[in-house]
This record gives sequence, structure tokens and C-alpha cells, in this order.
Amino acid sequence: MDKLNNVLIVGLGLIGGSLAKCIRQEFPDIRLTGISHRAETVATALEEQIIDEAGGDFASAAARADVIILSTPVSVTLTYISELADCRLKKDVIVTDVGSTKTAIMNAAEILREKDITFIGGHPMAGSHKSGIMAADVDLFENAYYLLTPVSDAQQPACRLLQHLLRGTRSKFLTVTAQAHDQMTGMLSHLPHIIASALVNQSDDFITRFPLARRLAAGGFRDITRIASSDPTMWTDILMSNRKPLLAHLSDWQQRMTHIHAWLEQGDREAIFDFFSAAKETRDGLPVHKEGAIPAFHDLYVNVPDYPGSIAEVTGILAVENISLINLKILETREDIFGILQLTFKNKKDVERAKQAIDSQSSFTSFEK
Ligand SMILES: NC(=O)c1ccc[n+]([C@@H]2O[C@H](COP(=O)([O-])OP(=O)(O)OC[C@H]3O[C@@H](n4cnc5c(N)ncnc54)[C@H](O)[C@@H]3O)[C@@H](O)[C@H]2O)c1
Ligand SMILES: O=C(O)C(=O)C[C@]1(C(=O)O)C=C[C@@H](O)C=C1
Repeated sequence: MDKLNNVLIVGLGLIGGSLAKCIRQEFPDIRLTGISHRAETVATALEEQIIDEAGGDFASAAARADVIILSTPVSVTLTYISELADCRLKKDVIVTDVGSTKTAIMNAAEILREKDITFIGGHPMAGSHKSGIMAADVDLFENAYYLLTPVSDAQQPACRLLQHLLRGTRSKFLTVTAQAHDQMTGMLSHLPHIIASALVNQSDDFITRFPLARRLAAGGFRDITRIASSDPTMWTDILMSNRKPLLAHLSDWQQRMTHIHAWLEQGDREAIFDFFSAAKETRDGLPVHKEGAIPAFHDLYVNVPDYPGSIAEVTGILAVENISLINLKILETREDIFGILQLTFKNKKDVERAKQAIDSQSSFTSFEK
């Protein structure tokens, strides 16, 4: 890794911070410089040793870098790309980004390619509704797809070097065109975010008429709307930079809603059954439990007796063992019988460690499905 001594990360939030952690873990000798528009973020990154150095002025930090990773909201990334065109950069520098849309970014980066500066678009397809440096996580990208959008075969060596630098993400790299990228993420990521947010807004209006509904918003509603808690600035940028594919996906969606509306009006039981049945078949066939586009849920189920403190006992064991939980759900509790506690972890390794700890340190039984 002689060529990669200095990496500059611009934007030290969920994604920038997580990438910094991955690079640090894999290549402790690489010097990581960070830039963020908020001084507190840089201070936290230094304090937590996520970066070695605060970048200060963008142009001078960029001039020292072997790799520049733009991890800012898409509109900000577009501005940095145009600023980079006026910077004095190292001859072999590799510039990449992590933005959720690619066509607008690749078009903007044309200005860099004209100056023989290598720009390879990137998008780690993993994330969270959380943002900011404190949410950064070295395991965030494990087993996720990391999409790259090189524009020519001449970029292959740089592409390989970038993948090497990012191998601590433990993600799976795939090369796609920017256009295909935006169509696919439009369908599988951006449209779902629009739908989740629309559902939450609709329910909010409804709750003013039925205040009790606020307390009933659980189960399916919670599962389908988690992503509505994502950062509105980031999502506004995503929609504004992927308008055309999204307009097509939305028209399709509207048509499907119109059909359901009609079936309900007509009381067409068969059509409604077919609708749910087709969805079930498709969803069950997706590679959810293998290493697919939809990451496997790493769940452990624990039979917990119905007495005060039993859940605390389980979480206490995990805390002592330093095993982090992503989610915790009580699936069933009835008086005098065992309830089932569903614990969700980041990866398979944590499930195994948790099972071993709970089985050996408590009287509760646990199982994986
Ligand atoms: N959150 C996700 O799930 C996810 C997943 C993959 C890719 N992305 C993409 O990654 C990028 C970053 O998203 P994130 O989730 O890390 O957001 P974030 O809000 O956690 O982090 C963004 C960072 O950029 C910094 N920033 C904003 N404006 C800046 C400026 N003008 N100059 C310097 N720094 C600035 C912020 O201070 C923050 O540290 C976005 O382009 C997003 O589309 C997000
Ligand atoms: O898991 C989430 O919270 C996400 O929204 C992650 C998600 C996605 O839609 O899959 C969001 C945007 C990114 O570009 C990539 C990943």
C-alpha cells in the first residue's frame, strides 16, 4: 500500500465515519485526515481516534491526499467535485464518493476526468436511519454490496486499489453503470423511503382525529416506517438527483394503488388475494436469508419467563460480554407462561456469542430459526 499513505475523508457522518473506522482497522499506518463543516464533528472524530488529523482548508488537505473520499450529502458532493477541478492534486490521486445517486455525480465528475483526475463513483449499499459521527460503525458494511461506477477499463487498476483500501468494509464490490445504479436504487431504496414517509405523514393527520392510534402504531407500521426517521436533508438531495427514474417508479406505484382502490370498491376478493399472494411468493423468494440484496436478519430467540427483571437479566449478560444489540422485541407475553424475546444482532458471529453466553449464564433457553 505504498501509494496510499494519506486518505482524506470529507464528511464525517455515518458513512464517512464508518469508512474511516474500516480503513483504520485494516491499515493502521494509513494517515486519515477528516473534514466536516461542523467543528464539533471533527473534534469528536479526533477524540475517538477515528481520524489522525483535521483537514482544515479543503484545497491543501486535498493536495496532500492519495485518496479523497467525499462522504457528504449529494448536493454538497457536487460542490466539492467542482472545487476539486481547481485544486492542485497529486498526479495519481483517486477521488471517490459514497452518494446514494450516481448519474448526477458522474456527470459532474466529467470535469475531473477532463483534467486526468481519476474519479470512481461509489455507493456502499448499507446504512441506517441514524446519521452523524456517533452512529459510525466498523461493521456497518459487512456483507453489503458496495457499488462502483468506473467509466472505462483504464480505471481498472485504480478500481482495484480502491477496493483494496476499502477491504476492511468486508463488503462485496460490484461494478455498474451510473444509470443502472439510479434505476435500481430508485426502485429498491428511494421509492420505499417515499412510501414510508408518506405513510407516516398520512397517519399523523389521522391521529389528530383518533389520538388513541398513536399508542397502537406498532408491529407492521413500525417495521415499514423505520426509514422515515432518516435525515431529511440527505433524502431531499437523493430525490432531487434522481428525479427521472423516480417519476417513472412513482407513476407505476400510483397505478398499482389505483388498482387496489378499484378492487376494494368492487369487493373483488380474488384480485386482492392474488395481489397478496404474488407479493408473498416474490418476497419469500428473495435471497433474504442468504447473502442477498436484503441482508439476513441475525436473530436469536430467547424463552423468557414472565417475572420482573427477566429481560434485564438477558440484556445484562449481553452487556457484560460487550455484545451490541440492533433491536429487541417481545414477541409474546402472557401471564404465567414463557414469552419470547427476539434479539437482533449485527452479524452471525454476535448471534453465536450471544447464544453461548445466554445458554451458559442463565437458565433460559435460546434458539435460532
Ligand atoms: N445513511 C445511509 O444509509 C447512507 C448509505 C449509503 C450512502 N449514503 C450517502 O452517504 C452520504 C453521507 O450520508 P451519511 O448518512 O453519512 O450522512 P451524515 O449526515 O451522517 O453525514 C454527513 C456528513 O457530511 C458533513 N457535511 C455536510 N455538509 C458539509 C460540507 N459542506 N462540508 C463538509 N462536510 C459537510 C456533515 O457534517 C456530516 O458529518 C450521502 O451522500 C448519502 O446519500 C447514505
Ligand atoms: O437501512 C436503512 O436505514 C437505509 O435506508 C439504508 C439505505 C437503503 O435504502 O437501503 C439508504 C440509503 C443508502 O443509499 C443505502 C442504504
